Amino acid sequence: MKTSIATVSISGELPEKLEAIAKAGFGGVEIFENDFLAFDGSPADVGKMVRDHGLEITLFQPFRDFEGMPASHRQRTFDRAERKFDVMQELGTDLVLVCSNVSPVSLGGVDRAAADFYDLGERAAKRGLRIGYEALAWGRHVNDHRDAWEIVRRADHPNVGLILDSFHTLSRKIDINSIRSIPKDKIFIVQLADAPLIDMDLLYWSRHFRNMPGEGDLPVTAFTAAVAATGYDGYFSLEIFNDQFRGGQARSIAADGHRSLIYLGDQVRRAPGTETLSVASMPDRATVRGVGFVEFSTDEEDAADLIGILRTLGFRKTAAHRSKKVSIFQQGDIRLIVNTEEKGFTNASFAVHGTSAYAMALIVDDAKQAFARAVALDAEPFSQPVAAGEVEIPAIRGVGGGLIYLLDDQSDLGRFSEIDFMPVEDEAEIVPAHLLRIDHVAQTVAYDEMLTWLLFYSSIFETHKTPMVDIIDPAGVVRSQVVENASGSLRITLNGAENRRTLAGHFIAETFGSGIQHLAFDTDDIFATAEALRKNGFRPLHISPNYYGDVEARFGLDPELTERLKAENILYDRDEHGEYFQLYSGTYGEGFFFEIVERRNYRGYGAPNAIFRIAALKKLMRPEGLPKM
Ligand SMILES: O=C(O)c1ccc(O)c(O)c1
Ligand SMILES: [Mg+2]
Repeated sequence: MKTSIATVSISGELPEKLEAIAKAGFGGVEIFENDFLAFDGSPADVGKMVRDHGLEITLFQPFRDFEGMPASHRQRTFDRAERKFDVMQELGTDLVLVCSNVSPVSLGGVDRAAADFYDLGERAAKRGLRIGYEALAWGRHVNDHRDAWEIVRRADHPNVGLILDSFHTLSRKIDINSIRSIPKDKIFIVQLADAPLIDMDLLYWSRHFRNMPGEGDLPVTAFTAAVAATGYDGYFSLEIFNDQFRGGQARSIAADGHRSLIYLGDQVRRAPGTETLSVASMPDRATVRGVGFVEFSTDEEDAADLIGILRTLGFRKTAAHRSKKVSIFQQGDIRLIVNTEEKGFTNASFAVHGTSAYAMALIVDDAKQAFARAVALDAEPFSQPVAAGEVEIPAIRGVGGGLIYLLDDQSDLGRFSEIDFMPVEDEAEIVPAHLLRIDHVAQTVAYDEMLTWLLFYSSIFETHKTPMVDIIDPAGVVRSQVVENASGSLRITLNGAENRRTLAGHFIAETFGSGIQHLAFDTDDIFATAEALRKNGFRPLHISPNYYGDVEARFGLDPELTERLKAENILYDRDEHGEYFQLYSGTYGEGFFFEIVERRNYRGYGAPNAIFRIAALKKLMRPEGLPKM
């Protein structure tokens, strides 16, 4: 698939944008007129800069308010076009995007517009240039690609073609199958954008809220499959107007864009009738069977505290690494690894972030294939030296520079803990706490990184997202987005912090970046767990007694149940499927904590309780920092 992106999609000045676009791996770039006008160099300088980066200019845009003008304006309109042609020739591009007229003086009329395009086509042909016509969703007379195509068809000029833009078509819910009957050589280029479903004015939605394919809610894959069915195999060009991206990091926005196109190409390739689309094949999205382990980087001193907490949670040390200062703590299917190595990546991570859950392992069907897919989707591979005879686990970099290891049962990977570790007996007196498996991994990221990680997880692993929810922290809002699979064997919550006074924001600021802020474990008997934890000396997060009065009234709970919940500091929620019980630890370090949940068919994450949980956790924070638990 030939990939391109419009300069308007990226923040910064033109040279910075081009560098980021080239670095991300795009082949082409649309030059937006404003980016060119704000730049001091000549069009020829811009053209050279583009080509020096190994890029091609896919088009120059936009040319506005052209077709269907009254006679009084027509000459001036053509004069304007000739000026654009001059710039295009100097830039070194042959295609201009003409978007449908929004001028109140424009007259409409399919044949009038077709005649204008024929005349423009004649002028363009003299210079070896081409005209692409795009229907804006808010065009005055033309706001539907089917009408734009009819105009192009009637203009019947080899230098005049159609430009499709997924946003304009999908925002108006136009039947995408209407694309399948357009001849491929009349589609001059295809622009792609997704967007979150928000009910608002089309123009405002388009200019401020577009995002990368896969980041929003529009059926961009089906749109692209319809395009591919025509046999079109030219550039697919991202055109993303987004306020957040404009203020973001050029490099990471460009990288997300590139990933989104590769992901899209792979999905479209799997749809029927799209064989002519040239995309490299790659393994399908990896099905995750569970979380194999979560690993903490720490030092000897902090490890003592951390291990103390793990033991109160009912974990026992079950294995020690043969050659490294690494131990495994286990309970049910949950494996937590404590790594106090004084060299290597883990230690470097500890030096930057302090004690943190910096790595997790996902169990997939075939780790090699999952790794290949991740790398094809621009994930950064990670490897480190392993001693002879030890298992090398494939890994990629994840949130906050942490790691995602990939395990499977096909190879020695499934036996890494037997090969690399020796079993040990934990001498401590620990009451088992009925914890069965990891329910979810909660990662805290900066708000403007949320889409990056959403795309990362959903493109590599077979997952879906659920609608974003706002969680109220006494000091601001934290946005929470779930990425999960259908079976529930992978559940990740991404919490986006906008300011450093929220619990999530504090965590990011004080641990120098994004990362896992909490781990939730499943139990099948929350009250038995609470009792075991009490025996182990676990200190639960204290929940305000006022909460229980409200929850009892809200759900009509049996007062006896409310009393039990209150006695154990257990939070309660219910959805249309079932009930949910949550028990929290206090905070560790800069705001890390544990959660224990019991799901009785419940599908959510207890969002209505988050406000109370956050308030309770924040009470543990003192101005001088967070106390140890
Ligand atoms: O918002 C606009 O005006 C605009 C301009 C050019 C495009 O290609 C587009 O999709 C929108
Ligand atoms: Mg467009």
